[in-house]
Amino acid sequence: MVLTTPTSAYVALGSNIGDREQYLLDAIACLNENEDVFIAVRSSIYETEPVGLVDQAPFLNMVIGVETQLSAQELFAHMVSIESTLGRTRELRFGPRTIDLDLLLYGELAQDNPELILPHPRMEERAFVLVPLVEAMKKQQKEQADQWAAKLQHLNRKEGVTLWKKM
Ligand SMILES: Nc1ncnc2c1ncn2[C@@H]1O[C@H](COP(=O)(O)OP(=O)(O)OP(=O)(O)O)[C@@H](O)[C@H]1O
Ligand SMILES: Nc1nc2c(c(=O)[nH]1)N=C(CO)CN2
Repeated sequence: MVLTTPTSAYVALGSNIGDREQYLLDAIACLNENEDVFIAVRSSIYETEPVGLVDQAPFLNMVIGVETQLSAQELFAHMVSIESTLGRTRELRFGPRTIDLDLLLYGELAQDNPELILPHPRMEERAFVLVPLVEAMKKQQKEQADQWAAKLQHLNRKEGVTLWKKM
């Protein structure tokens, strides 16, 4: 058996249809079902105004940190299969969804394969991603927290992101 050092990765979760909190919790439980994925940290849950396509219901968003032996591609494939298990359909880009899972960061990996771009190409513009990401990293006392907090400051648009449930 070959044991490799696990990689720290961060996943953003969002839901704006049905029992939004339950979708987030179910997605985390499904991620954890893979024996090569360990949930290291979870942010609080935030209620957020829709961005992009604004005429839709408010989202619940959160970020989790995982430690994983899976490759980035394998982790992403696991996430896509969880989205379809939980009834995610793709009628509308940026539109309503039961669950959306985005891979934000996978260690230090940077790649521009359109199927899986890392770091996530739109994360720096999204307070609904950066607020929970910084919270999760601070909980882990990760040095990277400052770097992402600075981007959030730069964004200067935290309104529309309110604490919904402290975790
Ligand atoms: N880091 C990433 N995380 C998630 N999807 C990614 C990533 N990089 C590229 N993609 C690709 O982005 C495409 C669109 O993803 P999705 O359907 O989730 O879009 P969306 O949620 O409507 O918008 P957004 O991608 O801005 O969150 C997918 O085909 C996916 O393969
Ligand atoms: N507040 C909020 N807005 C969004 C979200 C989301 O998760 N939260 N996801 C989108 C598509 O990725 C588009 N807009």
